This record gives sequence, structure tokens and C-alpha cells, in this order.
Amino acid sequence: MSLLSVRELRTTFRREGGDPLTAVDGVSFDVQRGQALAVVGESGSGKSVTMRSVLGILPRTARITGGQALYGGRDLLAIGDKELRRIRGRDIAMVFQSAMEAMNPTLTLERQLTEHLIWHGLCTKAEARKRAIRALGDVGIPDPEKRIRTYPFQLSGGMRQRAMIAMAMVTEPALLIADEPTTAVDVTVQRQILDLLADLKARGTGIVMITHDLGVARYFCDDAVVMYAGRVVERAPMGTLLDDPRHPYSVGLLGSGVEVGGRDLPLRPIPGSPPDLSRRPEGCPFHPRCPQAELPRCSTEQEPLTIGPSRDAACWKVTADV
Ligand SMILES: Nc1ncnc2c1ncn2[C@@H]1O[C@H](COP(=O)(O)OP(=O)(O)OP(=O)(O)O)[C@@H](O)[C@H]1O
Repeated sequence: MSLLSVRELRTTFRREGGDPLTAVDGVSFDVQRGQALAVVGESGSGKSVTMRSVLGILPRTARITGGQALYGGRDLLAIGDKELRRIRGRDIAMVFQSAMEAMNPTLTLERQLTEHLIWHGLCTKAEARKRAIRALGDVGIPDPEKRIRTYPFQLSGGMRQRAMIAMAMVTEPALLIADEPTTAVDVTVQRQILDLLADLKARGTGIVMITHDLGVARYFCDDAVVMYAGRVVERAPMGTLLDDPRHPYSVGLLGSGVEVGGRDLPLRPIPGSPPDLSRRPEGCPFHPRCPQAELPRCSTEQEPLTIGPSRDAACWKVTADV
């Protein structure tokens, strides 16, 4: 059984004087224990909103209008706020691009790192303090015994980022959702963070990593989903996707046959820009930018994400091929 199973998730945003905007449109994916899933796609494709929907941390204007997110036999989208908050602190952690979003500026690192451990009765206060100091040391914060008494604003940006990661890891969550966790840090810290995440993974934590860095994804992730305009357009094992992307969007994004052994490989810019979601194109939303589009079929029909023997792709031309 998967650690997390998301099915047909739909999230909309309320708009002044207009129809709601559908930011996540029927997204499904699975996360396995001890494995990492990469979520890739251009800016605005719905990666963050998808994960925030699962965790129940959406802005007030957003509404989940359909789907399920099964975790431990329960649907995270259907349980109450209180229960979800409990699961979020104890079993599921999130690492954001910016530490400011995750940390409370008015509390010391000690309070923030020990809060969940104590609140959930996972250990005594003294043990929680020890674990918090160890977690700060693990992410490379020097002098953690002393630093644990400081407030986030007293740390440099890089140190704050590390402290946030320590905060996410201190409960040894079963599932960690990381939204561009290494974008804001230098290469040395990036390496340390990935090593720590790899440790967690080896101990059975399932990881979802939203990333623009294909080098990181190849090195770290086992499976991948590619998102476009709020939908999953391709799903495959990570290596398979990078070596042989099939959906025309993935091909454009990842570059067919491109050498991806190196690190810091950026996603490729694709001519044109992603659609304004309030005016989503009919049919396949990628068709106006797709070099392989055949009209009228691509502008009128949206192929569902079809299960093929080696991959799932939401393009009739691909499924006709397999
Ligand atoms: N607060 C908001 N209010 C209204 N619409 C929003 C809001 N946040 C996101 N959206 C809509 O949801 C879409 C998906 O946004 P999301 O942040 O999930 O994209 P993303 O793929 O994570 O992009 P990035 O890589 O830049 O973080 C956006 O294109 C936008 O239309």
C-alpha cells in the first residue's frame, strides 16, 4: 500500500467577479515509503497548490472541490482541521523555499523544534531538547547548544533555512514534502541537505520533492510526475523520464536525449508561455505550444492520463505509440 495516495484532486481559487479558477485539475499520484517522488513543471503549473491542498495549508480564497488524499487509511481532505494539524506536526512535515514561511519569528528555535515532540508526547522535555540540538547539529548549524536559544531573525538566511529543515526532520516524519528545498542555499549546504534527506529516505520516510533542478531530481528521486496547467501530463520512474520523456511537454521541458548526469541542470524554456488558467485552452491545454499538435483532435479532446506498460502520459499520440 502506498504511503500517500492522491486521487483526482481538484482545487479552485475564488475570483472577484469571475468564475473560480481551477489551479489543480484532477491530479493523482502515489508516494511510497522510503522513496522520493519528484514533481516538476514550469512555474504556475500547480505543484505547490497540489501539495498545500494535501496538507490543508491553502489561502482562504482556495477551495478543494474534489478528490482524496489517503494517508494511513484516512482521507486527509475529509478529516477535520484539528486532526490534520496533528498529523502535520507528527507524521507529515513540509520544507518550504523560504524559512520565513515555516518559522514563527516570535519563538526561539528550542520552542519551535521541541513543540511537536512534546505536544504529541513523543518524548520528555529533556529528551526533546536533546533531539532538537542533535537535529540542528545534523543540518550543520555550529554550536547548536547555544543557537537553540536564538530567534529566527538572529540567524542568517542560510542558517534559517537549515533550522527549518531541522524542524521538519526532528519528528522523523513518515512523509516529508519539500518545495524547492535547496533553491535558496549554496552548493555546499545543498549537498548537506540532500545527504540528510537521503538519510531520512533510507530510514523509510517518503519524500515529495518539488524541484526545478533535474540534477537534484536524478540524484535523489525514484519516480516523477510532470505537471502542466494543473494536471499531471506524465508519470514515470525518474531515470526513464529523463532518458526518454514521451509527452511532448516533458520532451520540451526535459530535452530529449540531453545529457543529465551533471548537477544544476535547469529545466529548459519552452517557446510560448503556460496558459492563463482563467482561460484554459480547450482540449489538451498544451496544444497551442505543442510542436506535435494535430488539430482538431488536440484542441477538442483531452486524453486522460492513460496507464501504459512503462509510463502514463496524457497524450493520445504517446498512448498510440506504446
Ligand atoms: N493565492 C492565490 N490566489 C489565486 N490564484 C493562485 C494563488 N496561488 C496560486 N494560484 C494559481 O494557481 C496556479 C498554480 O500555482 P502554484 O503555486 O501551485 O504553481 P507552481 O507550479 O508551484 O509554481 P512555482 O514553481 O512558481 O512555485 C497559479 O498559476 C495561479 O493561477
